[in-house]
Amino acid sequence: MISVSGLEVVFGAGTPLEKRALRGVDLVVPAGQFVSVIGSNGAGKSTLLGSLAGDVKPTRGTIEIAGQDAARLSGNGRARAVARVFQDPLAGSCGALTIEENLALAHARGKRRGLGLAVTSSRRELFRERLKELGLGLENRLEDQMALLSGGQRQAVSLIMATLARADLLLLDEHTAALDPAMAEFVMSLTERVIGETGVTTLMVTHSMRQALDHGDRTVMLHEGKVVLDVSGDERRTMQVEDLLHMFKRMRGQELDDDALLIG
Ligand SMILES: Nc1ncnc2c1ncn2[C@@H]1O[C@H](COP(=O)(O)OP(=O)(O)OP(=O)(O)O)[C@@H](O)[C@H]1O
Repeated sequence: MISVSGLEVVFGAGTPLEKRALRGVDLVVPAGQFVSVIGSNGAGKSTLLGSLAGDVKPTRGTIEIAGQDAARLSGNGRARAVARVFQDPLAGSCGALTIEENLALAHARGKRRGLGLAVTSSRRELFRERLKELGLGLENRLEDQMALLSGGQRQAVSLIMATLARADLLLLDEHTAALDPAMAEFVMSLTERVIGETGVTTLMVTHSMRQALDHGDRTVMLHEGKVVLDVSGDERRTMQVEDLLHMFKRMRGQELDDDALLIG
């Protein structure tokens, strides 16, 4: 379970550029739930993910990940607990290393040093198996440099990397936004598959309301650093993109002027 309570993040506190990015976010995500997170530009989505990943220090509030106070987790502990796939396909892996070296690093994430990059034959077999499931032929390219892969192939490998070592929380940060539509669809179906297989608790940020409703169990909308909408179950199943827009307007008493939200 993930529990976020009274989370506030203020950037540049006390300066003329002070920005209250999160203004008291409360969110409890039961183990295994897949939550899509939506919101207009600057709503605080990346700040929320950054706080969960440990990149952003909360100003106030608490975060618990699988029963542990996130503030007390060591760097290794946090790396073990939280896996992340970024929007930029180049961000989640190292282009200069081979595919199998990247997978070995991911496999060793959060473990003590020493086991790191060694690619034993049993590990190579595991990597080959996981890559084969992608259906992209990458199981025959273990020794190719990661930099040789296309953005979509790289994002698919990033997803495998994120789920090789068992994490308590998977963060997907607009991970299909930089891909062409066909590859985005492929990576999204792969996402569904790995989440289904591992049962990992997942938060997926997306700019697409369609994607937010079509995938996962629950949709949360952020606006100006607060949760303004939280739907699941039958209410969500029967919900259309237009309903989301309507609810957003009703709750905030204002028009949603971010066309990007309608994409997809
Ligand atoms: N490191 C930072 N320093 C100062 N302000 C920041 C920092 N990071 C984010 N902000 C500000 O905090 C607010 C929330 O930003 P955040 O990136 O979390 O929004 P977002 O919902 O992810 O937006 P987008 O969809 O545009 O990526 C914005 O006003 C942003 O400019």
